[in-house]
Amino acid sequence: MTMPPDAILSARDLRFDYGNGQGVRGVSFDLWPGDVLGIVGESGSGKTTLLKLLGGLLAPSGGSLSYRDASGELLDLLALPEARRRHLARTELGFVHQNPRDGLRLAVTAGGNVGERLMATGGRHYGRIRQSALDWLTRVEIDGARIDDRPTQFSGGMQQRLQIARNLVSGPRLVLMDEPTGGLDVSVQARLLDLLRSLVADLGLSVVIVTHDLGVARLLADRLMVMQGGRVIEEGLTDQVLDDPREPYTQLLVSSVLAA
Ligand SMILES: Nc1ncnc2c1ncn2[C@@H]1O[C@H](COP(=O)(O)OP(=O)(O)OP(=O)(O)O)[C@@H](O)[C@H]1O
Repeated sequence: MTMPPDAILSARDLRFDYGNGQGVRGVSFDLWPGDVLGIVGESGSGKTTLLKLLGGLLAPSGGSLSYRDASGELLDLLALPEARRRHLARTELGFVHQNPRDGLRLAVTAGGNVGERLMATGGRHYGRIRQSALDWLTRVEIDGARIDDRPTQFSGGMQQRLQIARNLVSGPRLVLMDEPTGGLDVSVQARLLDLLRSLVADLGLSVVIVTHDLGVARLLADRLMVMQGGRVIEEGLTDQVLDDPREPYTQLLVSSVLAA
């Protein structure tokens, strides 16, 4: 396992095949503390599959994935015992799904959705958990008076903000996001994007964000990886990739000729 001493996450030759030749065909990268890495590419290029491999939602068929935890220990994520992996997922990692319903418990109140993660990480004091949930609802611009409402009573934008609060309440170091602003109205997207940008900066999060929206990529990501057919074909600083793309495919993507 090779990993630069200051990286938080390192992927080497990560692969996955759905059995039909499609998937991820050897992706390598390093992620640094506070680094926001955007993954862009046309539909079907393997973005979501790669994110699922990083988040442990799919098991890679090859390659390696290393993570440096809060104590500085180097972990081989693909060989981690299941209990340790689940603990890590609850304490240090976050996963924001495109559809908030995939990342929320719909039968549980808003406060419960946020507080649950604190209980899972050892919180026992009901008053303190409820107060933290309230603080986080406010932080993601949800009226505290809605704490006992269920997510199904929320708009799509509110559900997405609730999912973000649920992910961030326990203080993760690495957050994976799959099209977090997808499927929302343009004005709602803009507000969410602003919120995400300030949270990521304030908390110094390391983020891998999949998006087909190059505007989102430009606003949030420091660096971009461009995927095509399961491979990374171009990478670099966001402005450099979007303003001066090297590969013809990226040039088409940027000029919106490809359906991203
Ligand atoms: N469950 C599956 N079974 C078989 N093939 C799949 C499955 N899921 C995805 N694929 C294929 O794997 C490739 C990569 O899909 P993936 O969803 O990762 O792409 P994507 O870049 O995230 O696309 P989109 O932006 O449309 O979500 C595509 O060709 C897709 O058709």
